[in-house]
Amino acid sequence: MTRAAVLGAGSWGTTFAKVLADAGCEVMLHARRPELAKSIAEDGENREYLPGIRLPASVRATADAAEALLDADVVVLAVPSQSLRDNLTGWAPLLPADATLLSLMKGIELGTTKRMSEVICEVTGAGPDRVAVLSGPNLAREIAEEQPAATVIACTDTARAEALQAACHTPYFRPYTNPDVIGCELGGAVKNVIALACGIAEGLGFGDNTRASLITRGLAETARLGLVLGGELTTFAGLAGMGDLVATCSSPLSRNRTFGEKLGRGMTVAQVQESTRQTAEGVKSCRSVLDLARAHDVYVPLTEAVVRVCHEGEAPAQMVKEIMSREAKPE
Ligand SMILES: NC(=O)C1=CN([C@@H]2O[C@H](COP(=O)(O)OP(=O)(O)OC[C@H]3O[C@@H](n4cnc5c(N)ncnc54)[C@H](O)[C@@H]3O)[C@@H](O)[C@H]2O)C=CC1
Ligand SMILES: O=C(CO)COP(=O)(O)O
Repeated sequence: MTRAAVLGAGSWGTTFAKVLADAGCEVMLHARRPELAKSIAEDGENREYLPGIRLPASVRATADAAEALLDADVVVLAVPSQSLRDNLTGWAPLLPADATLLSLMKGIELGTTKRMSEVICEVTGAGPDRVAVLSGPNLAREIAEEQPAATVIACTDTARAEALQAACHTPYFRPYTNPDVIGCELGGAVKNVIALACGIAEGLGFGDNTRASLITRGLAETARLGLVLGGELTTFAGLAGMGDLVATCSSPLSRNRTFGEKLGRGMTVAQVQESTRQTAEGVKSCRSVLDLARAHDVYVPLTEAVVRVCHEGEAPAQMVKEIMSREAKPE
């Protein structure tokens, strides 16, 4: 039986712990706060992040990282992207030597512009073949309710990807393998930025044409950057590209889209941040995605626009004017 440690007991970490358990794994879920670990262990539910969802008995919870990681075959990382390096530095000495390290995170590190798998390799010293990424149209609440969805597991080592695929395949969760780690991570990080733009449009009162235009041009922007970085075009047309982009940009469950919608309705970034404790990765990653694009001379006008609204005080209505009045060009 596969033994998995899930580090991060937020909405996605907790949901994925349930998926692994439903697929037959023995799971240790690690929460930072002892009181949260205790309440998950006692109630069989994460009332803070996933209220109303019963967790299988094979999910156990602890605030002790050493206990969570003991004899783990698979270590799942599910903390906010910008906190990964610090968290992982503490966990690295406790990692079992050959465990597969699986990232659920969708962000690019500020300052270094590194993808999460790159941060994992750097901090742990693991080779890239030991590190995998899971990404796709996977809004946590829907998966926790066992609504059918597909996803992608990307790893350069096919045998590890297939082992992970078997470890999380359930009647409601269908993983596909893909060797393109770069494309999957880029797709996941950039779609959060585009979802912010879609939310802003929604908040300004715009409808389906606007959203479809942003999704389509957002995908063009993602693929332009992803190809330069070494991703595959087919990945951007797949679940971790278009699939995730469509789900996140369309769903009121998305924290990034909701964040953007509040901005579009007139709230400031600080006000929106105060109104939620959940992670909207795109707010930070829009800057690192832009830095990455500039370093590779790639044109990313929607990301630029989101950075202006989130970090330079531009009004959402002005952002729309600027996007629409750019020089006309072929598609
Ligand atoms: N929620 C979703 O539907 C999905 C989320 N993801 C990705 O999974 C990653 C984790 O997201 P969620 O579980 O949704 O986030 P969340 O905001 O629900 O939970 C984050 C968890 O990380 C912990 N944490 C550890 N160190 C932290 C720090 N320094 N600052 C703040 N929190 C810290 C928190 O205590 C909390 O348990 C993100 O990269 C997100 O983009 C990916 C797919 C679906
Ligand atoms: O990544 C997600 C769905 O695939 C979740 O999106 P949000 O972080 O915007 O909620």
